[in-house]
Amino acid sequence: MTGPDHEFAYAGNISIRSWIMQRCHGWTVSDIKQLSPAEQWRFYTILSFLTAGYIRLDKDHQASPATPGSNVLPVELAQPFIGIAAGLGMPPVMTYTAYVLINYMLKDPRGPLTRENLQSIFRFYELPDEEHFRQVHVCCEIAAAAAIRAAFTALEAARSGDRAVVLTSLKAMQVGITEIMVEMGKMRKGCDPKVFFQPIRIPLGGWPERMGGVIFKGVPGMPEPYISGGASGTQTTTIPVLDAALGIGHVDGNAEFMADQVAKMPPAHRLFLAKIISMAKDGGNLQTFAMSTKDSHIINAYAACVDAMHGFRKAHQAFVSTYILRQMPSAEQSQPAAPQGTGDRALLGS
Ligand code: HEM
Repeated sequence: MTGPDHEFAYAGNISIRSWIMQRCHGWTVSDIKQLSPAEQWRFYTILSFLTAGYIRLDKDHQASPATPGSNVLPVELAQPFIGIAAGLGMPPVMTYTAYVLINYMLKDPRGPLTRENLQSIFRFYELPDEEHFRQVHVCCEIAAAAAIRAAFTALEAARSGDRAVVLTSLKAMQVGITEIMVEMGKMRKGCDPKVFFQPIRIPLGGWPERMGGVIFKGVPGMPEPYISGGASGTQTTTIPVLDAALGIGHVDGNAEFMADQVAKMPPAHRLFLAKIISMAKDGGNLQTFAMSTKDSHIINAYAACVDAMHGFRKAHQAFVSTYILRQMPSAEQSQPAAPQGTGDRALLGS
């Protein structure tokens, strides 16, 4: 693992262990509480990378072979990770939050929030593909901001019956959703599917059951092993917020998986999503409102948003095929139960 504001370079499990021992051994939960919130999130990100690297990668940055005992996190990593994660209300595993949402900085702090001015803070590899993969996600999040703002305004306007504002907000939502898709479409320009499949996605996979989960040494009360999927786009709040506002539901059978993904969002994002869901229930979602108006302009603007969301999902499904399913050894491709996403769910059902 490397990062511009870190003096150490990842050189295998041994150096990680000694690095963390020097700095974190003996840290207690009350030491962690002395940190400012920003420092706590930074520390959470560092530990997310260190623990994922420790368990999932060998010294050559390749997937670690699953040897007996290779899923045990030493106390020097386990205790601070559990302490910081619990304090922040986050799970002790690599999340989209740590990998994407809080893992970028501006090259020029006074410059704009644009791709050219973005740089990751931490990364597993010195691979431009990894940098590009993460930046495309960050740019999707940036693009989503306008759609989210418009969704909130539209829901408020629907509640007060302000048709004109609902109409302009729906149009803004559609532009925003299309923008997310445009950003996502840039993935192929800098992230080779082969490189994504191996090695980029390896340390993102968390502590899944099929790899025996992970044992947090020296942390009483933790399940042994602790099982959890890792970082996944399902942990973005943006798409679920837009779904909720538009009244787009999920297929049956996804509820448990989705609840787990929501638990991996930052607490403030969870609260915001819950607020949007409750606004959409109380005042009616935008579908209910659009239909109730019988106004063709509003209904068409609503339908354009749903089409844009459908377009996003179609384009996204093509990425899942190109970057995961087609990269699997052919024997695995023919086994429907085998392909898994980094969020630890069978892919063919997604
Ligand atoms: C190489 C590109 C990508 C691949 C291979 C990929 C892979 C996946 C996979 C396998 C899932 C299923 C859940 C899991 O098990 O993890 C998923 C879900 C999801 N991903 Fe991606 N993803 C990619 C890019 C993106 C981007 C750029 C976004 C934009 C924010 C995104 C947003 C989502 C969302 C919102 C879900 C939840 C499913 C849904 O709401 O339709 N993904 N992704």
